[in-house]
Order: sequence, then C-alpha cells, then structure tokens
Amino acid sequence: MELRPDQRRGLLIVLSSPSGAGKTTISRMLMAADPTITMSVSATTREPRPGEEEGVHYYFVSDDTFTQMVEEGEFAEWAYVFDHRYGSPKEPIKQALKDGRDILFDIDWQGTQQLETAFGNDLVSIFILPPSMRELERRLRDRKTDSEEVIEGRMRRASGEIVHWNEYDYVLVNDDVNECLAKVHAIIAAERLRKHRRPYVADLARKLVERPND
Ligand SMILES: Nc1ncnc2c1ncn2[C@@H]1O[C@H](COP(=O)(O)OP(=O)(O)OP(=O)(O)O)[C@@H](O)[C@H]1O
Ligand SMILES: Nc1nc2c(ncn2[C@@H]2O[C@H](COP(=O)(O)O)[C@@H](O)[C@H]2O)c(=O)[nH]1
Repeated sequence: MELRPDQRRGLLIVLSSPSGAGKTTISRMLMAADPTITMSVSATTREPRPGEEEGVHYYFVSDDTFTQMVEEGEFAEWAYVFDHRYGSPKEPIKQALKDGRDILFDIDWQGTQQLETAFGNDLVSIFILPPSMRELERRLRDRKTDSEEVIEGRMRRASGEIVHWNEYDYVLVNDDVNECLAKVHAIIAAERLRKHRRPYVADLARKLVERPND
C-alpha cells in the first residue's frame, strides 16, 4: 500500500504534576486548540466534583466495579492516588494507535511508569511544575472544588509526585499558562515529526538511494 507523507503512528501524550499545578487546565486548552487529539477518560472511584460529567471528565464507578474492571484486564494502567483508584481504559488507546490518532493522559507518575512499560516509544511524557508551593496551594484553594482536608492531603503529597520529575521526557513550569501551553504545542509538533513515527520518510529515503535517477 502507498504511504502518505502525513501518515504516522499515533502518540500517547502524558501530562503529570502535583495536584493543582494545572494539567487539567492545559489539557482542556490543548484539546480546544487541536481537536485531532483525543482525551483519555479515566475511571475513578472518587466522587464527582460539581460540574464534572460522567463519561466526559471521568467514568465514576464503585469500588466493586473498579475491581471487576481490573480483573477483566480493562485498564492499560491503574493506581491508588489520594486514597482512591484511577485507571486508563485500554480499548480507546488501542483504537487511537491503530487509527494514527494522538491520545492525551492526565495521570500520575505511577500510571506513567506503567504506560511507559506497555507502550515505550509511542509515549511522550511531560511533567508540569508549579512556580512555588505557595502558588500551588493558592491554586488548589482558588479552584474551590475541594474541602480543607482534601487540599491539605494533596499539599502533603505534592512533593511525593514532584520527586518523579526526572523520569519524564520534558519538564515545564506552569507560571504563565499561555506560555506553558505554547511549549506543550511545540513539544507535540516536534514529537509528531520524529522519524520512527513516520514510515513515509524512511520509505522515501530508501527509494531515493535505490533509484537516484527517478
Ligand atoms: N498558570 C496558571 N496561573 C494561575 N492559575 C492557574 C494556572 N494554571 C492553572 N491555574 C488554576 O489552578 C487551579 C488548578 O488547576 P487544574 O485543576 O488544572 O490543576 P490539576 O493539575 O489538573 O489538578 P488535579 O491533579 O487536582 O486535577 C485551577 O483553578 C486553574 O484555573
Ligand atoms: N494513574 C492514574 N492517575 C490518574 C488517572 N486519572 C487521574 N489521575 C491522577 O489522579 C490525581 C487526582 O485527580 P483528580 O481529578 O481527583 O484531581 C491527578 O494527579 C491525576 O493526574 C488515571 O487514570 N491513572
């Protein structure tokens, strides 16, 4: 079959950060700017926040349902985060890779490690740092979605997430959100051009060498 110049493998794009650093905000801006990217919708055992919709932000499931999903091998990765379980369904990932579409994950470091093991070269991982712990706490409070107890728990666990920064391909500081978003766009644009994702260039180079007079 003839290869098209723009034909390439789909990309798994992972965003991780301590809670409140801005991955959800950046993911939504990215999706609005580039509708070719699909968001991976996780399943979680936590309660929905005001405004969160079933099947859009998460699949909200009971503990028993989550256990059943794990046992039936429905997750590409899953982990305990902040006393709840969260997992990325496997099927949409397989479909996206097959169709050459990019899929975006807002997951923690444990999930990133599992996806890296499973998908290796198809994954690009980005860690987002807040400019300071004080600003991280301000953002969590300003969001007004969590109780004092939840905010304190997330702040206590922030450094446990941040220590994994060096396991990621890229590390960005989300100070000005538009600047950070522009850097995420630049990373994705460059990653899409990497030679191992583009069978056309390998094929063209081979033909140019084999048939220099064509
Ligand atoms: N660069 C920024 N400057 C100021 N506020 C920001 C910035 N980026 C995000 N925020 C705000 O910080 C709050 C937390 O952001 P967001 O919900 O995107 O974080 P998160 O990393 O996805 O958190 P979680 O892991 O809990 O889902 C939101 O109210 C968001 O509007
Ligand atoms: N390993 C996974 N982590 C996930 C997944 N979905 C979300 N998350 C991470 O959980 C925390 C908390 O999220 P919140 O929506 O309750 O604020 C955050 O760090 C997410 O990145 C998942 O499927 N797997």
